[in-house]
Amino acid sequence: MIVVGLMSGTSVDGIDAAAIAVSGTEADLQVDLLAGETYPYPPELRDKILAVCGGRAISMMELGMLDDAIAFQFANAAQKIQAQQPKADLIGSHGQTVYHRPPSQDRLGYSLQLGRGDLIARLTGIKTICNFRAVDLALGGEGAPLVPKIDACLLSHPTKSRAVQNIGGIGNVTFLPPNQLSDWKDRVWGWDTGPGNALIDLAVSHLSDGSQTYDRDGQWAAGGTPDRQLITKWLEQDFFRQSPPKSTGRELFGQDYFTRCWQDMEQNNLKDSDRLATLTELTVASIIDSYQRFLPQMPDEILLCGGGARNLYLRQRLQAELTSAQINTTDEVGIDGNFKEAIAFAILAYWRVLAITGNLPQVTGASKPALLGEIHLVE
Ligand SMILES: Nc1ncnc2c1ncn2[C@@H]1O[C@H](COP(=O)(O)OP(=O)(O)OP(=O)(O)O)[C@@H](O)[C@H]1O
Ligand SMILES: CC(=O)N[C@H]1[C@@H]2OC[C@@H](O2)[C@@H](O)[C@@H]1O[C@H](C)C(=O)O
Repeated sequence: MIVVGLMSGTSVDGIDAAAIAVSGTEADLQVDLLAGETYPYPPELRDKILAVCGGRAISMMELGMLDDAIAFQFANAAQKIQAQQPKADLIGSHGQTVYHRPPSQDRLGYSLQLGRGDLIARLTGIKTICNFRAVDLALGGEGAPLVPKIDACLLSHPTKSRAVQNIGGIGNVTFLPPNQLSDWKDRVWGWDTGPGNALIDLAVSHLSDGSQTYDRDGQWAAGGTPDRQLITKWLEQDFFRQSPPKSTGRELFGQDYFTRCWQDMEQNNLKDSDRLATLTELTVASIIDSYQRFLPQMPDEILLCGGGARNLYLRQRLQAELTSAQINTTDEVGIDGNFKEAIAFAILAYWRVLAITGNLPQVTGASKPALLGEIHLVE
């Protein structure tokens, strides 16, 4: 089956689109990436989405308009990625997260992804699955991360334990024990590790008056020195100490959090490059700290993916602190790390039509595995 996967994450940089040829079910899942592309949002739309993610109040009318504007962009991305490809049988669209509230003791979680699937189906003429997180949330789960079951099918190794570490706006990990162990599937774990690039991007944007949006290859941070005292202080925050299941978003690691970090760094008289090095170190330290706290063992190998995998300074810092693990990227084992999430939502859509469950309850905390996503048919 040919499936298009569409995803826009917490960096809000644009829509990642992947066209895949997929066959098999779970253990025998076969995926071939036919095309992958990122289609940036028009700047005004990106600004609007970031403002809404940052808590700006909008009317119901504006919400409707934003939902449709995002659906149009997603449908466009689906059309473009199919150029010179066989027509897709199915689209899996994650949509754009604009609000994510993890569950707490007294209430269910809630997560809102815009870019309605019925409009994408209508505009493309292709059956579309969307709203993947809703069922898991209704079953008491976090609704995220949903990629771990796909990581387990595509990236486990017979003898090595692996941590698949996505570094997008937010970071998240999937731990895969060696798959030669009979019960390895029950011991797959995953959670959000904390900030990925979100705070680094905010700092670069602030320091460059909006002319740059990210620290290319980590060059700016590489000229600085992290402030370890601040890292220790910041890591005391509840989110880092909380045991999985856990998920997060720009609601926690967004503009307000960034402003507090900035004030701390101002007080310590850090120069610009030191500030970037310190925010980058928070991503590094929060990843390592969460492995040490919550993994059954440190992984033999770490496979990086997401835009942060291209931040060379971040990668060097991770390797320097984690000498026991070999750090590679998912590209080196056959999965393009820029499009892994888009591929994942194509597979989740494929599983939905095959009636295969997509969430891992031990990861999200949902009460049971479930078929994820709403189906929008084209008459
Ligand atoms: N060459 C590079 N050097 C440094 N950072 C980079 C580079 N390329 C991309 N990035 C970072 O990666 C980010 C985009 O990553 P990605 O597309 O994986 O995030 P996302 O999917 O939006 O987030 P999430 O996985 O949290 O949903 C950019 O905002 C930027 O910070
Ligand atoms: C609510 C939401 O959109 N969460 C994203 C985000 O981006 C990374 C991390 O936070 C992860 O939990 C999730 O995405 C991936 C694709 C997932 O569900 O596995």
